[in-house]
Amino acid sequence: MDLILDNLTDPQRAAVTHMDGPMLMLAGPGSGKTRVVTHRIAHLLREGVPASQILALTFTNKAAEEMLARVQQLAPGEPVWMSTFHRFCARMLRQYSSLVGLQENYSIYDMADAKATMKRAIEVSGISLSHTSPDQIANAISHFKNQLLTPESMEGVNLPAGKMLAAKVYPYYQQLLLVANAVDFDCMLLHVARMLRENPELREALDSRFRYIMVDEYQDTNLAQYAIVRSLSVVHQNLAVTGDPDQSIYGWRGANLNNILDFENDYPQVKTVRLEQNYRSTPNILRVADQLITNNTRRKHKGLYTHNPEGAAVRLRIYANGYQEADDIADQIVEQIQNHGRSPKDFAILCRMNYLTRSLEHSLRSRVVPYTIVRGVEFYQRKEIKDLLSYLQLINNPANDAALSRIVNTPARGIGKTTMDRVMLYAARHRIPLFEAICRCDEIESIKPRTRGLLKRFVGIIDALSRKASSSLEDLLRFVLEQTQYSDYLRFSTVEGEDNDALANVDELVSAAVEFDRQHPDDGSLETFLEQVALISDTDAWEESSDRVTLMTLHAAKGLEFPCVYIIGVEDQVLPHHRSHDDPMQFEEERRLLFVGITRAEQTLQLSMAKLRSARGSMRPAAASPFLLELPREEMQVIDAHQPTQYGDDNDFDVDVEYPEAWDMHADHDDDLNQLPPEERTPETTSTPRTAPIASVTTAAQMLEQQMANTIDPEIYTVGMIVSHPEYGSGRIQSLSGSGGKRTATVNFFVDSIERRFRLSHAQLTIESED
Ligand SMILES: Nc1ncnc2c1ncn2[C@@H]1O[C@H](COP(=O)(O)OP(=O)(O)OP(=O)(O)O)[C@@H](O)[C@H]1O
Ligand SMILES: [Mg+2]
Repeated sequence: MDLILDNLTDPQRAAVTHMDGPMLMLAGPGSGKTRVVTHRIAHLLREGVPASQILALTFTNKAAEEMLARVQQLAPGEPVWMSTFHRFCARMLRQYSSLVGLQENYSIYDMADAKATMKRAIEVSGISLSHTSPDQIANAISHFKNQLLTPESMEGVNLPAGKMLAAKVYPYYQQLLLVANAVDFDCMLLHVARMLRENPELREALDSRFRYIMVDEYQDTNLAQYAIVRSLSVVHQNLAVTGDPDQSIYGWRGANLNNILDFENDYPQVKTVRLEQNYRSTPNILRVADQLITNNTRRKHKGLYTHNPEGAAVRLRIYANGYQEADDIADQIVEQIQNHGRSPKDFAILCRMNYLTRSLEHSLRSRVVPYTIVRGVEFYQRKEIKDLLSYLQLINNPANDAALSRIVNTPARGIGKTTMDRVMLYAARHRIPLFEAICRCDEIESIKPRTRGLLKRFVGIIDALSRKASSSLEDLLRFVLEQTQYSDYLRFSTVEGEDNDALANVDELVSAAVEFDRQHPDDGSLETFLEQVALISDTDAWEESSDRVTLMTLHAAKGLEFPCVYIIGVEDQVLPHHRSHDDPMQFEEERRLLFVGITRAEQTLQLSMAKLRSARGSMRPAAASPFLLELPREEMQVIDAHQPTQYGDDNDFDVDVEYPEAWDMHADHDDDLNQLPPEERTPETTSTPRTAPIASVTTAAQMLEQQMANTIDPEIYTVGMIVSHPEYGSGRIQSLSGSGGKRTATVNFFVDSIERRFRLSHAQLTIESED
């Protein structure tokens, strides 16, 4: 048995065994692109290509780790260099830092650091913010960088007014980064791309070193990434890229779809491989995905078929509110685990934005279902974690101004804003980092002698910490905690009982340090740890091995697959995101995002929306996502799920809703519905009376009214009666309990012989026969 070449389709095998020359693998989700890349690396190794000549670039560190492990299984030996673009660039910059004016111990600024630096740059540049905002300027500068434009290359270029201001701030921002010996995410790519362009010998050497390059998820590369890959494949054009234009979801970060669409023009010798067989999903799921994505205009059609069994219909559920959505999904998961042999890890709950998972956390927790929220980045953004990391940053790179500004007076040391303004002025005048300015505080006349004493004491602390820099990470972190008395600071600065999480988070950081030491017994340096933390992505926090339900954003789910997928909050303004409405390109990207979500599912898929969603502390009406109207509803199971969960009638959905004043027929979603073509507004006739097509979404008020009118008097039901339910079909009433609004029936359904309980005043049960 040949592990590398068996179990591949012919086109997959052709791609795996392709050795020299450019190759483009253009194929839909679940067709084995990532698998082919892995097998191809193993094949190259087996054919005698040294591991050191192979470079594989992936989109997340997690993907890189997984592929590496798989290659090791297929072809054990020296590991191949597999990493994300950013991590690759981070290493290149460490090695060749001087070529771009950095020192080896440079820091990587995260979004918060970059934002603080941008604020300073705007101040220094003296521009007026009356027609723009710091965020707009930051976005424009990010765009310049992704287009490989440097401040120098922009001199004298005519720009539209909106970009003009950003172009004025750009050189100041870059100067501040340089003085701080730091880069932001965009800079990393820009520096490496420029370094390769401006140093032909280095470019040639690296081109020969990385003779075989592979890029997975190529559809999400931006111009800078494209330039890097091209520069490394001039002489040795053994560049293999894989991608799916329909899964391009990083346009907002400058990803350029043309990179994949133009690959064939860039490399005329290219071998193009198309994979059309999907191994992941049921035909049901694929049809829903395909019908959705055909609504995008900027795309090439791709055929995708599967030999997988048909499976269950894709469900579309409309819930009364987000709590009901959360409870019902949690109940479904419990039911599947208890009665159908599923494990928690088989389930993923995906959403457009993180806040949507809050009620789900609650519902899962109350049912004791283990879950994990994949939110790697967020952890490192918490105040206490950022503070502690800032100490580590400063130890590693004393020029790191963002870190210094954060902790110079945290915990409080009497170094106030006025003092720091004076330090900043001095630093700017001399073009030196803030720490150096503080060390030279005797020269800053405007600072009083007493305050100079406080500043010197701070320098003393940092010096003491720096002397420990080469200890294990755990020891260093514990030393920081001890020297700064940070835990006491947290204890005293939080209101009792309000945020005990902070101390637990500190413990979690210590655990991360212990784990890092364990994983890097020989090569663990502070620098490596900081780099790892800076470049973490949400997906990296996901542990495949742990048996938990996964909650994550659609973006983070890219490349992954799960037997059962729930996509929640498929509502207008959420997915598509409200900011994408006026821009057709962004709107199509939102559709691709839903496409990515749908195609993560292997066996079952449920899309859901809630008619009421709690946002910023109040309940608001939500409307169906326009994408739901594009799905093949005739072959989906559409359920208006305004009913109790199957477990226990005390699981009440009767939340106290504060109806907004304008709550009436003119609520937002109603307007939306009126804009639909008439045929979309006509309810479809289906076999089950209460099954509502999505286009008939009504206001909650209307819905409640309907419910009152349609519900059969709960007292009519009797034991033994055959009833029908839109989802479970027919069943027999086993027992009845309670009275009035709380009257509950236990029904045994014929389809699976499972008993389910319903509160009759809400239930969607119709009477089939009375015996
Ligand atoms: N020839 C094959 N035989 C058996 N299983 C396969 C085969 N090809 C792919 N698979 C399986 O199908 C699933 C999808 O493959 P993979 O993740 O490589 O697809 P992909 O094209 O990279 O998808 P995406 O576009 O979502 O990243 C995986 O579980 C993979 O192991
Ligand atoms: Mg893949």
